[in-house]
Amino acid sequence: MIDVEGLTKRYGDKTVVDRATFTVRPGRVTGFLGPNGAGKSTTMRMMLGLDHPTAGTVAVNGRRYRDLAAPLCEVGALIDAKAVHGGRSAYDHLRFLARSNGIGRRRVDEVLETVGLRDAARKAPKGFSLGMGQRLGIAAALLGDPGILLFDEPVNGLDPDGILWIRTLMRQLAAEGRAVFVSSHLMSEMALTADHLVVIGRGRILADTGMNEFIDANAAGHVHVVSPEQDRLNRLLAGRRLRLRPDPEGGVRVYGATAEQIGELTAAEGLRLHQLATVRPSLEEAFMRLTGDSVEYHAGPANPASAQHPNAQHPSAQPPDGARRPNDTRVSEVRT
Ligand SMILES: Nc1ncnc2c1ncn2[C@@H]1O[C@H](COP(=O)(O)OP(=O)(O)OP(=O)(O)O)[C@@H](O)[C@H]1O
Repeated sequence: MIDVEGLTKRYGDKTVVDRATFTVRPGRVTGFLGPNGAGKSTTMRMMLGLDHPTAGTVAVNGRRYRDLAAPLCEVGALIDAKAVHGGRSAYDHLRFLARSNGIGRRRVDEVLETVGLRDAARKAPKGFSLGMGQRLGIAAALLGDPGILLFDEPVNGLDPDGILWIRTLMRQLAAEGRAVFVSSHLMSEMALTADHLVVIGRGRILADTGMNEFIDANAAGHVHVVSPEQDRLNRLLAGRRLRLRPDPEGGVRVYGATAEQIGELTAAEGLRLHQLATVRPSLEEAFMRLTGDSVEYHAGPANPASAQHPNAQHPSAQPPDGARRPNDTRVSEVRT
């Protein structure tokens, strides 16, 4: 378990982490979510004793990181996969780390096997692909069989196979009872991986809550309705003062009524429906809603419409596509 209390980091007059308080608990994946520059890496570096906080404390299993006798056996981390000696072989790199923490040779073989690098063990990381580098970083994190794992943007730049592998590994580590803390600004990936979320924006913790609670609290779901008599349907629903938006896949999105209510209403009017589906809001919509309220952060230029909450006035009815986007959407810092 990691307890972060009032953690603050200032560079000159800029406060990049501002009184962050949260706990990383065992048995679940806690996602650390925030736009670029929000303070995720700085927070994680302070959690690992790599940066000195201006104020606040971090307790790893009740102790400061620097007071841990064998840190690798309590907390493993992937912060910067490129931070390895490029010329030394993957095996030697791990062997060196292991020896400095009193970990035996056999464990080096085990973690190389776990991350799928056994055949590349004698090769130097300077010739590794991005994915292989990430795997080596994860092998180092696992070396001491720690109960706590921190991963900073572990899927950045990976192909779908690599992303799936890391997601599965994180879920497995949490299922084994470990505390897994992972930062990302990839929404759909986080939605699939994390049980719990800590959201940071401009250095401040904006939310510390379960994934489903976060989505429910910050975004509205809708009902997707498709009819062969779409114009008639739209007039009927609009007449009931429901909010409508065109759906990119056809039909309309209806906000403010349940599927049951819409089904009853249309049946009473003898109006045929081809689809009537309740659609839960996405993590992306919830995140945009929350961080959109802060001044400095909003959706990048690729899809400005998705930042708009359905409850806001949106007369042009430009459909947001966030809820159904198959790929990850990055969140970027936009200076205003
Ligand atoms: N050594 C430093 N000196 C001055 N400012 C810094 C330093 N390190 C980080 N910052 C600033 O602190 C802020 C937070 O940076 P940080 O890297 O922690 O954000 P992040 O959420 O991890 O972003 P990203 O998703 O882009 O990695 C940024 O505005 C960054 O420019």
